[in-house]
Amino acid sequence: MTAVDDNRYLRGAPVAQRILDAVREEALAATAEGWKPKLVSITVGDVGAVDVYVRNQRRKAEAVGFDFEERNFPASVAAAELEAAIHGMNADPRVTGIIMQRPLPPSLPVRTMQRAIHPLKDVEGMHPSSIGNIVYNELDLAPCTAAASVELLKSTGLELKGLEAVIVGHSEIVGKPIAFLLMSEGATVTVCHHMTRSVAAHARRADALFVAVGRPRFIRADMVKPGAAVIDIGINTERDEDGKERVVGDVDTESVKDIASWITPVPGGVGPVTVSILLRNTMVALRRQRGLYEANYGAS
Ligand SMILES: NC(=O)C1=CN([C@@H]2O[C@H](COP(=O)(O)OP(=O)(O)OC[C@H]3O[C@@H](n4cnc5c(N)ncnc54)[C@H](OP(=O)(O)O)[C@@H]3O)[C@@H](O)[C@H]2O)C=CC1
Ligand SMILES: Nc1nc(=O)c2c([nH]1)NC[C@@H]1CN(c3ccc(C(=O)N[C@@H](CCC(=O)O)C(=O)O)cc3)C=[N+]21
Repeated sequence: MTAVDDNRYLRGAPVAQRILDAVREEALAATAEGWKPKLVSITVGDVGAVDVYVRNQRRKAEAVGFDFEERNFPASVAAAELEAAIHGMNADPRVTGIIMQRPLPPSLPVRTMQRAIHPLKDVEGMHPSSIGNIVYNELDLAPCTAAASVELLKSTGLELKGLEAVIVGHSEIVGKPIAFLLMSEGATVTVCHHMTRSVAAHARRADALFVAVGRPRFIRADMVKPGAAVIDIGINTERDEDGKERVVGDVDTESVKDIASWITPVPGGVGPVTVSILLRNTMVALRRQRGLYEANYGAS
């Protein structure tokens, strides 16, 4: 069977489209009322790995009626200079949301830079004061990739309450927030990382397996429970035999798709949903900014 007609594939496109349709409707209404959403993407240096992400952000942002601006800084930019530029965007009323693409050059402290983005404009939900919200079960503006992964799991129709979920990878931006989102939904959550004694032993128990490690084919068929839902978050670039570059996830999709009941393809799985959640988060930020403005100055 081909990737297109195999119904084990849990494809991102329909989930992403549903989100984008709702965002577009809200964005058009807000624009008509003088509140056009604008997203600013910050990249530092020449980071090929984020090109696809930023390209898709622009394409989808424009498709739903947002303004989109790319700000690229040289890898040599000083922390104080980048911070000052972010403060300028914080103060600019035309800017609704700011996303700082990772990775940053090692010379820049990620957490300090992330903290420079005002929480009201933090559309990734990665400011230390934003990320706390998911601990308190406030889930409407959660880190995009984590929210996208959980959204895809929900689209299977599986009952999340009591579900055995295993996450491989515990980064601040992906694995940890997925764990909090799933706990909020009532799942029983196990988080694996490089010190875990046997990732395979945990993974085999999972009704839902989330993989965010950054290594092609890390999860093989013998690590998956029959009938499980496998959410492959990895985005890795590989060269095949004839030298062509291709994007692969962290799961050995070819073998795992015969065991799992659902598997997200890469590309075409989590990635497109991540982009649509980023735009949805921008609308949440806009609503909050507008609410604050109107509370202070009255409705416009
Ligand atoms: N689709 C999307 O929207 C996005 C996709 N990604 C992709 O997801 C993947 C992960 O990204 P990210 O979380 O940022 O990556 P990080 O490198 O920050 O995290 C990788 C995680 O994997 C763990 N790990 C590494 N080796 C092993 C091992 N042998 N056994 C168990 N765990 C291991 C690490 O654990 P430890 O820290 O203990 O070493 C770490 O927690 C990448 O492929 C990335 O490109 C990322 C962001 C968005
Ligand atoms: N602060 C920050 N947050 C991130 O979430 C973040 C980041 N930095 N840095 C880079 C990684 C990577 N990432 C992708 C998201 C979507 C696609 C995507 O849309 N992929 C499509 C297209 C793939 C293709 O066309 O080849 C797909 O998977 O189908 C790709 C990559 C987010 N990341």
